[in-house]
Amino acid sequence: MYKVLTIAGSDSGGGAGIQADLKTFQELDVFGMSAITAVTAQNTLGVQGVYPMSVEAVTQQIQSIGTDMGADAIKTGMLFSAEIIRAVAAGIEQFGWKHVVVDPVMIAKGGASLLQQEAVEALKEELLPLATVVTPNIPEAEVLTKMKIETMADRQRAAKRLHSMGVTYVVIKGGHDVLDEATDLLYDGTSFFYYTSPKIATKNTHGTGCTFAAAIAAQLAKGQSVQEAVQVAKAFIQAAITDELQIGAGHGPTNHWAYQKSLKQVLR
Ligand SMILES: Nc1ncnc2c1ncn2[C@@H]1O[C@H](COP(=O)(O)OP(=O)(O)OP(=O)(O)O)[C@@H](O)[C@H]1O
Ligand SMILES: Cc1ncc(CO)c(N)n1
Repeated sequence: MYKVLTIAGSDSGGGAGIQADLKTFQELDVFGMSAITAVTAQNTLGVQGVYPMSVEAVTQQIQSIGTDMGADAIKTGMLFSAEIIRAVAAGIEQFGWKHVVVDPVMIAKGGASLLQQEAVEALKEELLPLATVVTPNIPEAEVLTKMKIETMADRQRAAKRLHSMGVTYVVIKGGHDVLDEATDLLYDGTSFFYYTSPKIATKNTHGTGCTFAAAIAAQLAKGQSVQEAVQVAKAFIQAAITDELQIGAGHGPTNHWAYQKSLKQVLR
């Protein structure tokens, strides 16, 4: 049984954060574990409250997993503060964890901050050098690289800059493109790979980034290459957005069952 640990925030609404990660792990047949960095009161309308955990609580959760169960891959999401980032980086180093997917969560879709501004440097200096894959959306890539990203050439330059910060693979996600296609760009230090799908016109995209990064971590745990893992993650999120659930009055969650359902339909 392959095991994956998510280190992220809890989303009471169940569509993003820890909840999205564990649902994705379950659907991709890996054993999910969690270390919670913050509890958010959140629904499809926005974030009503953010309650960070103490550094001790985060460290202890990581110790509990590392000293007994182990992990074949790690996914990080909302980390909130520089001190939590340092505790997470220390845990990853202590246990020598490989296959580390860092989703550099900064701002929720409604605009609420999930990472303190002064924590950006800690993320770059302490965590990115330990990352196998980093998965920023375009606004996050802009903050990390301090450059404006408008064209695909800008995105390639940003990917190179992120790679030079010590990350092995960079994926810049294209969900924020104002285009009829969503293209995710992967850079491995030498070549660029493009993962393109039709853009779905829907407001139900809460947690797409978490789900996508969790799927990459699950596939890496099973031994897939990063290229293969991103391909599965892209198919997983495309199915989850397409096969819409209608939950809540605002930006609803995606459908974590949809990918498995689509595979079963193909087999039938
Ligand atoms: N409307 C859409 N149609 C198709 N694919 C989408 C759409 N929106 C996002 N995606 C895909 O979902 C994944 C996540 O991308 P996105 O840029 O939305 O991440 P994000 O902004 O970090 O998400 P969030 O902050 O809500 O968790 C990518 O693979 C992207 O291509
Ligand atoms: C807890 C949490 N993590 C990440 C995101 C980004 O989607 C969110 N909205 N909430």
